[in-house]
Parts: sequence; structure tokens; C-alpha cells
Amino acid sequence: MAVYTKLGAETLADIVGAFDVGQLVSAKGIAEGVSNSNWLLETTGTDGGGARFILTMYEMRVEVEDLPFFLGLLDHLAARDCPVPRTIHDRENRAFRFHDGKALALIEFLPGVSVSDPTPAQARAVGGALAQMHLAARDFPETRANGMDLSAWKELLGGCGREGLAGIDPSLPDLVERELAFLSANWPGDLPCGVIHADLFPDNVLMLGGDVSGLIDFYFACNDITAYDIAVTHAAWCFDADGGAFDRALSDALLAGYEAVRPILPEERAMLPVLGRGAAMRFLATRAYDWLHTPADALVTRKDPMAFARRLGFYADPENAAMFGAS
Ligand SMILES: Nc1ncnc2c1ncn2[C@@H]1O[C@H](COP(=O)(O)OP(=O)(O)OP(=O)(O)O)[C@@H](O)[C@H]1O
Ligand SMILES: N[C@@H](CCO)C(=O)O
Repeated sequence: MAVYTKLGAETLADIVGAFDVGQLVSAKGIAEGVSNSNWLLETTGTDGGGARFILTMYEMRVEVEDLPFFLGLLDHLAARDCPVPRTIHDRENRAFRFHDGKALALIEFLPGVSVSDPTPAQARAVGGALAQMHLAARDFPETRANGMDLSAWKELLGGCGREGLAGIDPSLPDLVERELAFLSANWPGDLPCGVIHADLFPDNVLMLGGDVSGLIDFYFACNDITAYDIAVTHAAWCFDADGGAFDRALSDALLAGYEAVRPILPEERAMLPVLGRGAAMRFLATRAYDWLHTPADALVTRKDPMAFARRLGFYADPENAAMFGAS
């Protein structure tokens, strides 16, 4: 349950009063998500017609000094017609405020649901929305380094130790050692860079039928290799949940949808298998670390690291590299 802080009705009404959004009508804690506390708020709206918002209180993993980047990016992308929620600024035009020392932001509510079993048409739409985001962010003036880069993967996996990794699966210590050495030697240094989402899993995409109605949860967004974001999205969308079964139709649709909006350069395509290995390692690293460091009685469900070890195997297999060739 991702509501870590209890806020009474009066407190929520006070918070809402700082924004020009009408009066609070109802508030409901949102169970999904693990990093922040989220509430779905309903207000009377400014014209009395009613309005819905997401109130987010930043609890962990999000640094307050990064909020201008994350929230400014939402406004920048929304102004360029990307399906992302706008940040509602308070009456003093601030994008975030503090309550009891914790930062909070009011964000536009977007309709739609996260799909757990995407169709190729939905994967195509997601590819298109990702490319649209990459293009729209080109003139975003703020920058943020990727806190989840290769050096962070090494640190997280180092923090697991060989024994810890072996406790998850006996094959993991050698796989991690071999792959980290490969990625260190082969990570591209000359591909186009820009603002990337870096975590565009199905649970961070809201869909209405075949259309993307919302890209959310930009709290890993940063400046890094643009094609790495394609690889992350590919790894997140084109396999079954345990990572054992690759879905070629989803993959083709995702890449075609992306290319309908922004071409994938030949040099980007050529590196997709390596970037896919990196993307798989990134989620293997955070999942393995959390697997070993989350107390057994925590309310959060741990995610399976091996689901990304299997994806890693897929991207590392030379037989699979050909399908990323120029279309
Ligand atoms: N703008 C929005 N419009 C509609 N629903 C939203 C919006 N933002 C968030 N939600 C809902 O709230 C849930 C949690 O949001 P989010 O994923 O940002 O939380 P989080 O705690 O940061 O998650 P994570 O654990 O993935 O980091 C989402 O799954 C979605 O159901
Ligand atoms: N999307 C990530 C969690 C947030 O980094 C995962 O599924 O492991």
C-alpha cells in the first residue's frame, strides 16, 4: 500500500486550498506504486464542474533538488502535446510545496488503465509515444545525470555480494561478473543523447483502448543515450512477466511505432542488443538489491531479479541480434 503518510481530511483540504482548483470533495489513497504516497483527489473545480488530481507526497528515492527537473519536464512535454500530466502550480506559482518537511505536488489526473498483457497495437502506440517524448524533450533546458547508470549497477550488485547473488540463483554471480565486464568494455559513448524516461514499464503507461492516454512516473527521467530508453521500453514490454518468452510481434510493433515518429539511426539499431543487455542489467541490479535488502515483513512485494537475468540472456544471444537490424 503506497500511502506512507496519513493525512486527515482537514489537512488535505488545507493542502488543496493552496491551489486554485476549487474545494476538496473526496480523497482516496492509491495502493499502486512503492516510492511515494499518492492520493486521488476530487475537487469542485474552478468552474464548479468537478476536477480530479493526483496528490503525490515524496517519501523516498526522490531527491527534492530533482523536483524542478521532473515537474518542469512534465509541463514542458504537456505543452508539446505529449500525453503526460501537467503539474498544477500553487497560488504562488510553485510546482511543489512542503507539508511537515515533506515535498508534495499536485498533478493532473489522466484517464486510462495500465495493461498487463499488451497487444501489438498497444506496443506500437507506446513506441510512438516514447519517440514523441524524445523529440518534444529536445529543447528542455534542465539536465539531470542518470543516477542508475553502469557505475550504479556495479555498486548495487557489489552491495549484494557473490553470496547474496548466489542465494537468489546459483548462476547469478558469474552472469553478473561476466556481463558487467562486457558492458564496461562495450557501452557506447557516441550515440545521440537527450532526456529519457528510463523506466517506461507497462505500469507507467495509461492506455485507453489502443491509445496512450498517459505516460507517468518520470522519477528516473534523466539525460542519457536516447536509444537506451528504447532498449528499456523494449525489455519492459516485449517479454512475458518471468522474462522467459520473447514476443516478436510486440517487439516489431514497438520499434515500428517508434520509427513512425522518430527514425532509429543505423548506429542506434546496431547497438540495441548491447543497450538491451544494459537495460536488463539495470533492472536485475535494483531488483537483486531490493530482494536482499527488503525486510521480509515489508508491505512491498519484491520483484523477481531473474526475470531480467533471462532477458539479459536473450539480448546477449547473437542469434537474436539480427532482428534489430535496419528495417
Ligand atoms: N497523473 C496520473 N493520472 C492518473 N493516475 C495516476 C497518475 N499518476 C499516478 N497515477 C496512479 O497512481 C499510481 C502510482 O503512481 P506512481 O507509479 O507514480 O507511484 P510511485 O510510488 O512513484 O510508483 P513506483 O513504485 O512505480 O515508483 C499509478 O499506478 C496510477 O494508477
Ligand atoms: N520498473 C522497475 C521498478 C522501478 O525502477 C522494475 O520493474 O523493476
